[in-house]
Amino acid sequence: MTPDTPALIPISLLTGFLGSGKTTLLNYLVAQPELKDTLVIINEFGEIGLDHLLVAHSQDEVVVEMSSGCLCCTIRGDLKKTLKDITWRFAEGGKRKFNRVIIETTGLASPIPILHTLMTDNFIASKYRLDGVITTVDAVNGNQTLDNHIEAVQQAAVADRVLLTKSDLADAAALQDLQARLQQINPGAQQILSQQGQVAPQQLLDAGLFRAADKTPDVERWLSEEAYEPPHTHGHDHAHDGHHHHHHHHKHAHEDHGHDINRHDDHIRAFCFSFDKPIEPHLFDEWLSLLVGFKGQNILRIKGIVNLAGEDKPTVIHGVQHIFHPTVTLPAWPSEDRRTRIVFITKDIERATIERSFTAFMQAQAIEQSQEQERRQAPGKDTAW
Ligand SMILES: Nc1nc2c(ncn2[C@@H]2O[C@H](COP(=O)(O)OP(=O)(O)OP(=O)(O)O)[C@@H](O)[C@H]2O)c(=O)[nH]1
Repeated sequence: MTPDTPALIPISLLTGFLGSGKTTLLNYLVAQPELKDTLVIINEFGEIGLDHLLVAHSQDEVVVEMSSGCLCCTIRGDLKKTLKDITWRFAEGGKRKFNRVIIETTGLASPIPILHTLMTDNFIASKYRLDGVITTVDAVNGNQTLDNHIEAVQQAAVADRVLLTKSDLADAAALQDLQARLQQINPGAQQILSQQGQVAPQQLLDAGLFRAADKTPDVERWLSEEAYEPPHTHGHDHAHDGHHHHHHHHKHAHEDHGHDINRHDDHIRAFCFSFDKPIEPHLFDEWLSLLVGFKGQNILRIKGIVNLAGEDKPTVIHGVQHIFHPTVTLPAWPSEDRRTRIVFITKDIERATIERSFTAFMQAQAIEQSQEQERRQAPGKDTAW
């Protein structure tokens, strides 16, 4: 079984700044029939866990709170222990009583250390898989929070779904601006408006590679490639379809914030690459290790489907900073399109930088291949060396 096998228990990570509406959302969600077998883990910061009391009222037996710690190592140790304990604490007659987990993180911290733990811990990987990251953004205060807190920008950048809360209180124009801004930070994340936490659970869940219903991978939806700045390499005409919901707001947003040159998210870039030819596995590994080794801190997220030479199945990669989820090989290509496609969200790295490094490696591949061909055509020459 690959670590990302669909039989594993899906975990959704719920993050969002202080007061952005996470508890309100959870209170709504736990009352929905779709979530009756969901266990909610709350990582509460501060001495009084008012939040978990609120949730516990709706679903007494399915709530666990992680008592201690906001420091990232405490969280990671606690989280691992909690995810271990619940498999027997919430079992009856040897049968697990939940089939999905939502983890609410404290609003102050970056969710990245927790994501790393979820992606790489061996025990966790043997029982769970990361379904997706849900980030709540306050429709009223979101702009200001993004201005003042890099953590809020990170939360938005790692999201698979962005839930704009308190949309009942927000001014329409300000909300449009905020949506455009979030779209720039993270084009692939679907944005959902909500009031008092109300949202159809299926809009938030199953944001990962696998659909829950038939447990098949849904690469197109997971990658959301078409939402990104289109790849301008290799002559592929990327016709844009209806996914560009907020594109027309970009200009407007830039004008509005043009005076404020020090916004955290001005350092963020989101783009997509594609490459037509199969890539030699060792070169791909080397390229990725180098990139991540030098630039890991500034790579907020990488997702991709890769056509490796000699493999008839696609390989899926998924990383946050320098940490990668174990590679997954899919049973088949999802469509006729067999290009390698990788989406990036970066901080202080321009697309051109990554493009250059990739091009250099691909040139190395072309040279290797032509040498190989020469050797085949004239084996005598080779042995002369
Ligand atoms: N009007 C309105 N108020 C909301 C909405 N969502 C949340 N609130 C209110 O906003 C406040 C903060 O919401 P919470 O759900 O506690 O936010 P949180 O993210 O859990 O906050 P922390 O636990 O402090 O990080 C509460 O007073 C909520 O009632 C909404 O959609 N509309």
